Amino acid sequence: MTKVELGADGKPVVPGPVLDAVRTLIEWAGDDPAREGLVDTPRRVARAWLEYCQGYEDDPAVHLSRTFEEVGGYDEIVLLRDIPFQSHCEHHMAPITGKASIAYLPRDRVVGISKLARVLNGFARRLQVQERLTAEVAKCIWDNLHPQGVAVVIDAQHGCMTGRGVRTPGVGMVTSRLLGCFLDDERSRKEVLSLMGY
Ligand SMILES: Nc1nc2c(ncn2[C@@H]2O[C@H](COP(=O)(O)OP(=O)(O)OP(=O)(O)O)[C@@H](O)[C@H]2O)c(=O)[nH]1
Ligand SMILES: [Zn+2]
Repeated sequence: MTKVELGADGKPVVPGPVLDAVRTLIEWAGDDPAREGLVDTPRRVARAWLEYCQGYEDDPAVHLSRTFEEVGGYDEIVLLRDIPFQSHCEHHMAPITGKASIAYLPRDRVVGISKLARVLNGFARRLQVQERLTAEVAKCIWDNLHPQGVAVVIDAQHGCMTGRGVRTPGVGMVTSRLLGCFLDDERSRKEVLSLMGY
């Protein structure tokens, strides 16, 4: 993403061509971008998209750089369950909303638990497909924590399937990526999926 300049109000300055693009879209959709209720909308939309896509500014691996080794001999699964998240699909730029469960089996160190949700957000706040989001979160934890296993399961609804197109509200898409012992060892896999509630 291009470097964002902040204005006197502390909010991002939106370049003219970006405002024009949103105005064009409003007009093309059938409304009048000059009417009172819509006149500030292009600026709001552009700033909203900066937030939705904040992940491009983030290197999620950085969140895993601080680890703790003193965990009283704890060597079982660590799981952060049902983390709510929002992303946007790269096909329609429509919202993807859902929950993710992220687990790992530590080898010799653990990470602050909030960092797993930060890694998820770093990848979710981009234009995504759910399969890639699932795989990227798992790989980031695997590459940076070097654990014995990683399991990521995402259950999400796609706005492009609920508000348009096939229009099937309530349908969840479930994706998973299992690495290390959760892939190779059936007992470990069953244990982690059962802790996640699957
Ligand atoms: N596998 C996968 N598909 C996705 C994801 N997000 C959206 N899609 C799908 O991307 C596909 C794009 O298909 P296209 O035929 O190119 O687009 P479209 O004409 O708008 O398709 P419809 O949604 O069926 O109306 C659709 O089937 C979407 O449901 C995702 O995260 N993973
Ligand atoms: Zn879509």
